[in-house]
This record gives sequence, structure tokens and C-alpha cells, in this order.
Amino acid sequence: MSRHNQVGEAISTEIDLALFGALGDLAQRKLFPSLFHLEREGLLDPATRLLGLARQEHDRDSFRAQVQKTLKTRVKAEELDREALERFLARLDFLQLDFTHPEGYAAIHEWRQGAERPMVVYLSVAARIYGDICRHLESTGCLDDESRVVVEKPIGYDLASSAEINDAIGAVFPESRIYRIDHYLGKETVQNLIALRFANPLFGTQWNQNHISHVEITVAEQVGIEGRWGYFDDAGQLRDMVQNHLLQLVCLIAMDPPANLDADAIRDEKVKVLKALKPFTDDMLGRDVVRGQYIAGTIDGRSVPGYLEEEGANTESHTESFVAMKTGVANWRWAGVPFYLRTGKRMPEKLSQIVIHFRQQPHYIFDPDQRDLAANKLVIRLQPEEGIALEVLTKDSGLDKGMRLRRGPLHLDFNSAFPKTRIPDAYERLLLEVMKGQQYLFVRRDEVEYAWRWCDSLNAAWKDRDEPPRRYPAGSWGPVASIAMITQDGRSWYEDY
Ligand SMILES: NC(=O)C1=CN([C@@H]2O[C@H](COP(=O)(O)OP(=O)(O)OC[C@H]3O[C@@H](n4cnc5c(N)ncnc54)[C@H](OP(=O)(O)O)[C@@H]3O)[C@@H](O)[C@H]2O)C=CC1
Ligand SMILES: O=C1O[C@H](COP(=O)(O)O)[C@@H](O)[C@H](O)[C@H]1O
Repeated sequence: MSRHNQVGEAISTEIDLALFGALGDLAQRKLFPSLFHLEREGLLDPATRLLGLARQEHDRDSFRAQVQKTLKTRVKAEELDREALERFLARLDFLQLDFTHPEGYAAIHEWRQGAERPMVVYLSVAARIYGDICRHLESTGCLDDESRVVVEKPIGYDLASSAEINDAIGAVFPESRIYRIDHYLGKETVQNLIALRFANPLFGTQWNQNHISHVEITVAEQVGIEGRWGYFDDAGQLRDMVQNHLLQLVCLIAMDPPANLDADAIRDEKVKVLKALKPFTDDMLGRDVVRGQYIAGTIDGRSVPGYLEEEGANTESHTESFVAMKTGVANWRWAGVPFYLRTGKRMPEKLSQIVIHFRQQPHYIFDPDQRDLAANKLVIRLQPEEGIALEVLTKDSGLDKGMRLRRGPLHLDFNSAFPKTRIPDAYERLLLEVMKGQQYLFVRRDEVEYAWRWCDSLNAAWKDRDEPPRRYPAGSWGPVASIAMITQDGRSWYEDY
């Protein structure tokens, strides 16, 4: 079966998918439901096969039963189409394996016997064992010149550890067959950033420091640690969210137009942004960066524990669950334009949005009291309700209003504008792109490494200071210092939509 690439050319999607970590959290919560949706939408090639690998004991039937159970809880009942489910389960096979030992990999080789389609190896396991798995696959002859590997974030803990992991993967797979996931790149509205910026001349001409005063990115999560204390407490919100998702958003906002939609054309431009990010120094800490950790509070009327009371918690931990910062991209396009970023767990709502604040008119002729109102804002809502709103100023209606201004949105709500289209989960799109062998939504090694270099500068400055994070109650928008950080510049976090 063939599909199309991003410029409409036909492309085959027939693969064998070997999913390492098939019984883990990500595989069960995201990957199998996404693969099922691809099945339901007729996007899985009829010949494609799926092999689950895990160390728990299962045979093919009990694994299929486990996946069916997962789908029942993760897919809406009306979408769990019976025929699609049967087709999907029939594709599944299972192998019990300890990934870190080469014994047992011969069974993968056997599974592949005679198959002519490419094998895609998805590593849904901790990054520290990526190298072992790649080596064992190679030494047991499971790979060929078409095999691809998909790896999850975070790759490493800092630049040095990420280089080690990337070296280990790169010793087996060439960069052109490594697919590094950042699931934000698969989100519909994140993709729309590329369309919005590069298909609309209106924005193309305004997208620089002459017309934009500042940029705001908020990625607020309502969830806490969700049983992932062991992982999260080593990482913290900077490594978990900023190093990857928020920096990818910064790249898509700040990059220059790529020459075309090829993976490397896009990634070359993103790397230029990452290289131009202002590094952090000690004197910026108190002023431009705020770290926070949640204490017990209330979300949607429900009491929730503090970070240090979560399951498995270490009561001494100074790990941040919130971070806000002011940074910038030091180049001609963005000179003098602050980028304010904030992200945290246990905030009042799940909300990811980018706000582009345009500059005011050079000469203002309306009511002096309304001067602060008089600037356009472009609000790009990534989740939960995907949409784009452009705030414009019009005359307030009524005979007695004179030339008073009124602010209102030109609003594109994706769900109501395109009501018949289901907005797919990010993983559906990313899995489909891997099947097609298209890399433009995946992160190249140098992107990961420049992002780490920048985060490492901040972590080093934090380490020197050795200050505990500021507390914020669960259900609030973070420490008050994060509000002060932006108000000291005469601005505020955007709240309307
Ligand atoms: N979960 C999430 O929401 C997200 C996860 N990620 C990334 O995805 C990857 C997977 O994460 P997640 O699913 O949460 O992790 P889990 O620990 O839930 O899943 C990993 C699975 O791999 C198995 N495994 C680990 N080591 C071995 C081994 N030596 N041999 C055989 N099986 C092994 C584990 O088995 P066992 O249970 O027996 O230990 C487990 O089932 C990680 O890289 C993570 O950083 C990225 C973004 C979000
Ligand atoms: O990668 C991760 O992302 C999730 C947030 O993803 P979203 O799609 O729900 O916005 C985050 O909760 C998790 O800690 C992190 O590892």
C-alpha cells in the first residue's frame, strides 16, 4: 500500500514493527491506541506486522488479550470498531526477551525470515539501554540497510550522557535511519505553526523584531508525577519538558524559512536557532529564571498531595516541578525580543499556548487611556482546544462610544471549523511518518545536543547557587516570583482566550 509524503508523492508504508518495552507505560497508554487508530483509518498497510517485546511472561494470545484490554480502556467505545480490532489483533506477535542480553535475539531474526519489508525498531525503554539493544540487533544479524530505529526522549541527562547514547545508536544506524521522537512535533497545531508562518504572507512579513515585541510560551500540566518519581526526580521539569518540547516550540517560532519541506532543510534552520539561544549566567538566575516545586493544594475541587508527598518521594528533594524563564535568540531577526517560557506540573489546568505579542503602532492617535490595549496578539492554542486567535482592535459599537477601541479575536477553533475531522494523537502522526520513512518531524542529533548545551548552562548555574526551589500550591500558576519575573518588564502572562 502506498501513502504520500508531505508534497504529495506516493510512498510505501509496509513495515515490520518491533516494539521493545511493549508492556510499559508509553506503549500501553499511547503507542497501541495510536497504532489501532491508524488501523481503523485504513492507514496500516495490510502486510504490516507488529511484534511486542518484553521481559514479562506472555504468549501471543495472552499478549493480544492484554492489548485488547488496554484498547478498551484507552479508545472511546464508539471508535473501537470490531472489524478493525480483529484485524489489528491479528497483526500482533509477542517475544519474551531480556533486552540487555544477546541470547534470545535470534528469535527476532527468525520472525523476520523471508520478510522483504523494512524493520522498524521502536525503543520504548529507558535511554540507557538503547545502545545494548542496537548492538545486539546488529550482532545477531537482525538488521539490514533499510532498518530504522525510533528512540524516545529524553536522550541522556546532559550533553555528555546524550553524546554517549547517540554514539551507541549511531554506531549501528546511520542518522538517516534514526527517528528521535519529540511528540510535540506530532501535534496538529504544532504542525500548523509551519503552515501558519510559511504559507501566510501576512505573517511572513511581520515575523521579526521590527514588529514583534515579545513571545510567550506556556505549557501547563494538571498532572503531577503519575507514579514516575524515580525518573522525574532525576530529571526535573527543565530536562523533562524544556530541553525538548519547549525548545522545539521556540525553534518553530524563531526559525528562518526553510528552502523546502525536506527534513534537513527544516532541521538546519532549527539548529541555527538553538545555537543562537542566549546561555544562562549566574547573574541571570534571580532575575530571569524561577524554579518551583508544588506543595499540597486543590485542583478542580480535589485535594492533591505535594511533590514531596508523592508515591516513592524523597523528602529532601530540591527537584523543580516548575520553571519559568526569560530567554532570547541572539540574531538579526530576534535581537531584543524576549521569549518568556513557563511550564509546570499540578497547575490549575492543562494548557499549552504560544502568544506572539506584536508591537504597537509607531504613532498612536486614539484615547490615551486605551494605549495599553493597542497591540495585536496572535494566540496559538496547542491543547486542549486546538485553535488560533488573532486579537485585533476595532471601534466599540454604539452612538455614544466615539472612537473608543475594543479588543476582539478573529478566532479559528479547529474543532468547530473542521467538525468532521478527528484531531489525531501526536503519536499517530509520528508512527505514520516512521512507516513512510519521513524524518521531518523527528529531531536530529545536533538539535538534541545544542538543546542540552543550553540546558547544561542553566543547570550549572543552579548547581553553583544551590538554592531550594520556590514552593507553589498545587492548582496555582506557579510561584509568585514567576509573575514578578515578567511584570518587572512591564508585561504579564496572557490570560484571555
Ligand atoms: N511514559 C510516558 O509518558 C513517556 C515516556 N517517554 C519515554 O519512553 C520510554 C519508555 O517509557 P515508559 O513506557 O514510561 O517506561 P516503562 O518503564 O513503563 O516501560 C519500559 C518497559 O521496558 C521493559 N524493560 C526495561 N528493561 C528491560 C530489559 N532489560 N529487558 C526487557 N524489558 C525491559 C520494562 O519491563 P519491566 O516492567 O519488567 O521493568 C517496561 O515494561 C522512556 O525512554 C521514556 O523516557 C517519553 C515521553 C513520555
Ligand atoms: O514528554 C512528556 O510529556 C508529558 C506532557 O505531554 P502532553 O502531550 O500531555 O502535553 C509530560 O507529562 C511528561 O512528564 C513528559 O515526560
